Amino acid sequence: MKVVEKFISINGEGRRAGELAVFIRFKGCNLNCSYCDTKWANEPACDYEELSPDDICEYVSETGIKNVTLTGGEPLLQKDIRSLVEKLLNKSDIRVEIETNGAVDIAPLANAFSKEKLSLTMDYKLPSSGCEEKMLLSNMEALRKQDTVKFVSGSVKDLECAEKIIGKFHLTERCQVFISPVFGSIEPVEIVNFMTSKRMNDVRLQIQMHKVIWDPEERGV
Ligand SMILES: C[S@@+](CC[C@H](N)C(=O)[O-])C[C@H]1O[C@@H](n2cnc3c(N)ncnc32)[C@H](O)[C@@H]1O
Ligand SMILES: Nc1nc2[nH]cc(C(=O)O)c2c(=O)[nH]1
Ligand code: SF4
Ligand SMILES: [Mg+2]
Repeated sequence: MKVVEKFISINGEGRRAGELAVFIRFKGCNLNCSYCDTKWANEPACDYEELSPDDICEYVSETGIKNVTLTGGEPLLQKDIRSLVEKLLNKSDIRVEIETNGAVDIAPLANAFSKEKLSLTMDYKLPSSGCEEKMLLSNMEALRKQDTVKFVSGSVKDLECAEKIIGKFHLTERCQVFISPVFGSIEPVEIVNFMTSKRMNDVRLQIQMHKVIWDPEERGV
């Protein structure tokens, strides 16, 4: 598996935001979002370590951290991802979260690992990302209670689109729903005002905590 960085931090996003987590970031992506904060990991020339699922499990065990976040790049493009998840979940105290872009089929993983110990955080890419047409809508049917759909929004047009999608797929009844600003592009208060005006119950605003704690450009945090 092509790993571009691995580190311990607090999770700055997702259901376990604020908790310690160990991060494994994989190389390469099938999308090219306008705002992507990890474009460097998607460059063909980006350096990486070739690690097997066993190597990654050993690293995770050595850290003593219980939450594992698999991200990228697009982690679901790694051909051994299922084997890695299986090996991690075999460890009794490990919880795995996968950040995925909404353009890769999540059903094989969601169906194989129904236990609460695997949660998927799936983006729905909004118009300002430039990638909305790549969204695989069949993924909406595969979501489970422990999963999250995240709308990274950079404009009011994005927010309007998010609201439509949340309603169309009844997302607040299926899973967790988060709205997060494209960092630095929209004031969080605009999102709050939009949520208030539309009475968006059961939707949560989330700001990437690691970009507030550290320099937003810093890697490995
Ligand atoms: C870098 S991506 C990697 C995982 C996967 N490719 C995806 O897009 O979900 C991890 C998360 O960071 C979010 N993200 C990337 N750039 C961002 C930015 N500039 N502001 C806010 N969130 C951003 C993505 O939308 C995604 O939810
Ligand atoms: N601290 C921290 N938390 C994160 N949660 C999701 C991340 C990601 O890049 O997917 C991330 C990240 O890059 N850093
Ligand atoms: S899908 Fe994720 S990694 Fe790929 S370009 Fe978009 S934000 Fe970046
Ligand atoms: Mg990140």
